[in-house]
Amino acid sequence: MPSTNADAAIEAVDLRKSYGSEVALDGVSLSIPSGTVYGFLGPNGAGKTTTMRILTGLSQPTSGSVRICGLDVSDRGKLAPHVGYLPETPPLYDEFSAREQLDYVADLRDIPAETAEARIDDLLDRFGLVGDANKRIGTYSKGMKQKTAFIQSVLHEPDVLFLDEPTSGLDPRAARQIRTSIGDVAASGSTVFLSTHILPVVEAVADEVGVLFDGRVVAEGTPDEVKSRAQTGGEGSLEDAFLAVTSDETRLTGVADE
Ligand SMILES: Nc1ncnc2c1ncn2[C@@H]1O[C@H](COP(=O)(O)OP(=O)(O)OP(=O)(O)O)[C@@H](O)[C@H]1O
Repeated sequence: MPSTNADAAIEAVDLRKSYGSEVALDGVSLSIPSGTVYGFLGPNGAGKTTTMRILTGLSQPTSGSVRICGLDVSDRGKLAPHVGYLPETPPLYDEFSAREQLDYVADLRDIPAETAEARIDDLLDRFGLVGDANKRIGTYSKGMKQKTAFIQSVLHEPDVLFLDEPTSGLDPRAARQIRTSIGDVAASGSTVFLSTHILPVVEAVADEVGVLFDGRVVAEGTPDEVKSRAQTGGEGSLEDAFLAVTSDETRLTGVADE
């Protein structure tokens, strides 16, 4: 039984999730300290989204437990102020402008109007959206929508921010703005849980990496530790390490049991 750490920002113990006979998570335990940027990697179907939905309280595990900032994740009312979530398909209203969308979310989050206005102005400015902030989101490019959704997820300054593929499909400038903002969020002391297939993004921002394969964490540590443990020949990249620990051989030998 994995030990628990009450001080961790994210503490998950032996998460299991089955959909009928399909085992999506097969005993996932995580202990992520506050202030960490944690890169969560895994091939398609490994169980990343399932894990994130459980960690954010949107889905129930079949068994296992989750605490975020020491709070049981099932208490969604208490958890909400502490957590921000940018899902792969962000909830935005096409009929709203970015400003209306962000005002609406600030209101839902009970952020005082003056504070909200200052934060929204600052974030719109940082993401280069001021000139378009009063146009309908339905007319926005993918990058503009993603930046609006990112702002929406950090507006209440959450202690733990979950990001699902935040830079996917973005041009280099927009992707860099998001990457920089992830660093800013971490520098303010918050914890970032970042799921992505874009390994250079993880190498650029992550303090710790976890690799999920077939519903199990098969490698974990700093990017350098994961690279050296994967024994990719010394100078291997994170991509080499990823490929090494998510091969069918891993499934057979059970690297995570070491
Ligand atoms: N609602 C569901 N009903 C049935 N099976 C599901 C459901 N959601 C996920 N699964 C299955 O659980 C497994 C893990 O899926 P999940 O979406 O968590 O993977 P992922 O790592 O996020 O994949 P991707 O990188 O492709 O987004 C897959 O085999 C998937 O088919």
